Amino acid sequence: MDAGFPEGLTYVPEFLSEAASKALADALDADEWDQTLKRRVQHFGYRYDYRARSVETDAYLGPLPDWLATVAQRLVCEGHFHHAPDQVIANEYWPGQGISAHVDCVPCFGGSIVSLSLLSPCEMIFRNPETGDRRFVMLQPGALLKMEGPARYQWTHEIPARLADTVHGERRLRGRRLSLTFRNVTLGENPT
Ligand SMILES: O=C(O)CCC(=O)C(=O)O
Ligand SMILES: [Fe+2]
Repeated sequence: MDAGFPEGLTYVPEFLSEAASKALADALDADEWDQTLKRRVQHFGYRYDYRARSVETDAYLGPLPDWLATVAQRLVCEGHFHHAPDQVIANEYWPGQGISAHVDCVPCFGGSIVSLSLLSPCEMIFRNPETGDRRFVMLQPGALLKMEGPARYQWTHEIPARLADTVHGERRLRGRRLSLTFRNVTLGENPT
């Protein structure tokens, strides 16, 4: 793992080919986006309640569609999860949109969280609230980011709401980015 990443953070560039990324983006765009948040989202498997910060048993939406179940299975085969993830949130970020600093709901989800990036790069910032440390990770299209251990439980993560990111002193305008975040709903147990 790259030195300088928070402990428990894994970054796998080019986890998805361009063709696979495009197929996933097309599948998402063929579905209906939920417009109730600042950024558009889609929930699969279980609905996550942002206000209550919980997943209720009656939030079950049904099994993941085949095109996500295939990815979920691959994540198990490649050792990122012990049990196939059963919940996926798709997020859409237009330039200027982000997600504020948070730790993914601890009682709702297991210890491994995987985010796949599609279409356009952006920077994610990790902060350790105890030490004040910050770490910057450029999320490239097709990349996999796994958070577990301290990266999942101790560090917060966020995407600054910006029009551009500065990479090695160079300003890069953002484009539309989609992400797919895979999790296991725990509902009392603790699978990863
Ligand atoms: O867009 C991403 O890669 C991360 C999204 C995220 O942090 C979340 O849905 O909790
Ligand atoms: Fe998150």
